[in-house]
Amino acid sequence: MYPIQLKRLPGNEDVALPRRMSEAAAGFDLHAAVTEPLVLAPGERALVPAGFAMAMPAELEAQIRPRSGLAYKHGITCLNTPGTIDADYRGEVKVLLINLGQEPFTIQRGERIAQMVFQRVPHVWLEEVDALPDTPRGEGGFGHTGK
Ligand SMILES: O=c1ccn([C@H]2C[C@H](O)[C@@H](COP(=O)(O)OP(=O)(O)OP(=O)(O)O)O2)c(=O)[nH]1
Ligand SMILES: [Mg+2]
Repeated sequence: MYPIQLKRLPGNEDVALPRRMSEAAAGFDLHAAVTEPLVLAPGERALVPAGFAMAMPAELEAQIRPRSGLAYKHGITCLNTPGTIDADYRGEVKVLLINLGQEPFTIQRGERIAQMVFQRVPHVWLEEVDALPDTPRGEGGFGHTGK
């Protein structure tokens, strides 16, 4: 169990904070904090504010992922999916949406535009070496096992 602190940013009292739409949902839906409806033309992208900032334990990250319904029905997805929210980021959480559909799509204030999933990030460190341990695969990759 990890505590996550959310801070609603000024002027967004009417925009819901992230919330799960079912008890065991992996993602917390994010709501658009646009001040007026935002029209995304086909092929257009926009950085959409979510109206809050947050703090989480250093061993976590949050991933911003598309909602499948918006992707399926309207071609709306996250350009940088999964977006990465670093544990030490204190700015407003934003969602980089792109319209891959063929029709303009209007994002209304308060609409659910993406979802946020928390993950544990293993504590690692990188070290430079002269030789790597051998493996049966070796340098094989990019389909070397066949179709
Ligand atoms: O979908 C996203 C992706 C990122 N961020 C915020 C939180 C994250 O901690 C910060 C930096 O993101 P990232 O490391 O992906 O971008 P960068 O281009 O490497 O920027 P920076 O140099 O600030 O790390 O931007 C968002 O609000 N939404
Ligand atoms: Mg970065």
